[in-house]
Amino acid sequence: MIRSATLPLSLPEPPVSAHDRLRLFSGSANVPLAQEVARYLGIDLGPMVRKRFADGELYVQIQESIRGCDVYLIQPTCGPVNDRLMELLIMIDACRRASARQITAVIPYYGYARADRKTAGRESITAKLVANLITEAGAGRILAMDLHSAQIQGYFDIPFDHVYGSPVLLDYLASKQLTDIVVVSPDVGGVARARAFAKKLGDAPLAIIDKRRQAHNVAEVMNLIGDVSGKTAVLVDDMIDTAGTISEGARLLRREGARQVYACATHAVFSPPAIERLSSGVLEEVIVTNTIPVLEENRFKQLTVLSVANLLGETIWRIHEDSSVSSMFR
Ligand SMILES: Nc1ncnc2c1ncn2[C@@H]1O[C@H](COP(=O)(O)O)[C@@H](O)[C@H]1O
Ligand SMILES: O=P(O)(O)OC[C@H]1O[C@H](OP(=O)(O)OP(=O)(O)O)[C@H](O)[C@@H]1O
Repeated sequence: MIRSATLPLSLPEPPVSAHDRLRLFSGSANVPLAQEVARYLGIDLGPMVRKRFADGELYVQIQESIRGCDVYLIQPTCGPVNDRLMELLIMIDACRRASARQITAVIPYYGYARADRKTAGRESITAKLVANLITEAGAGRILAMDLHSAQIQGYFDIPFDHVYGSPVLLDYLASKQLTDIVVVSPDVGGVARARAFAKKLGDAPLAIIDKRRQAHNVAEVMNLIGDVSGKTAVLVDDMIDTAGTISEGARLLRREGARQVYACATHAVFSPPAIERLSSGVLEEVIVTNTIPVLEENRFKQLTVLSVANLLGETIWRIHEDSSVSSMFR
C-alpha cells in the first residue's frame, strides 16, 4: 500500500505584490527620521534587535522573514561615524544572508565624504573605501542625499540615486517672503550647489566667498566675489560641521554691507564649537534638515530644523515602483 507523506501540505502562496515586498528597517543613527519615512509610506518599521556585547561589538538580528523582499535600510553615517557605518554594514550582511531580494542602503548623510580624493601624499580616499565596504557587504542600490561631492556616486558600481534637500529648504525660504535676496556660496566648491539654489529663487544673484584652509577644520575667508550691500544674503552649503565656514562667511557678508544673513545647509553635523558660533547673533536664522538628528542641547533660538522624511519616503516609493526620481527635482 502506498502511504501518502504526512508532511503538512502547503498551498501555493498568492502572488506577492510589489507593495508587500517593501520592508523598511532603521539603524540606530536616526530612528525618528526613519519612523517619519515609514509613516509617509504607510508601513511600520521592520522589527530588528540591535545591541552591543560586553566587549563593544555590535549585534543585529532582523526579526521577521525578509526572504524575497526589497529591503530599505535607513542609516545616516553621522557621528559616531565608525559605529554607524559598522552597524549599516552588519545590517546589510544580515539582510543578504536572510535572502532579501534587493537591499537598498538609504544614507541621508554620507560620512567620510570629504575624504573624496588625495589632497596630499600617503592619504586614504576613505569615501571610496566606504563605498567598497557597503558594496561588498551586499547592498544592491544606494539612496543618498546631498553628497559633499557628487562624484562619490561613481565610487559605486551599483545603481545610485542622489537626491537633494533643496526643495525642502526652498519651500521654507519661499514662505518667509524675503526680498532682495543674494545667494552666497561660502566657498568655491559649493558654487554649483548655490547656483542651482539661486535659479530656483527666481534667478537671484549669486556671490562667492573665497575660502582657504591652512589646516584641517580651520576656515579662513579671504575675499567676496559679488555684491551683497543692502541685501538679504542666503549662504547655502551642504553641511555645517564646526561652523567655521558659515560664521566666518556671515561676518564677511556683514562687513560687506549685507542687511541680514541666513544660512541654509542640509546636514547639521554640528561639531564643537558650532553651536557657540552659530548662536552668536551674526546669523538671522540657521536652517538645516533632519538628515542628522539635532540633539536637544544643540538647539538654539535662531535654528530651524526641517524634515526631509516625505522627500525620502517619496523617493523610496518611486525606486520601488520603478518610476522617475529625477522628475521630483525639475
Ligand atoms: N571629516 C573631515 N573633517 C574635516 N576635514 C576633512 C574631513 N575629511 C577630510 N577632510 C579634509 O578636507 C579637505 C578636503 O578638501 P575639499 O576642498 O573639500 O576637497 C582635505 O584636506 C581633507 O583631508
Ligand atoms: O563647518 P565647517 O567646519 O567649516 O565645515 C563645513 C564646510 O566644509 C566643507 O567644505 P570644504 O572646506 O571641504 O570645501 P569645499 O566645499 O570647497 O570642498 C563643507 O562643504 C562646508 O563648506
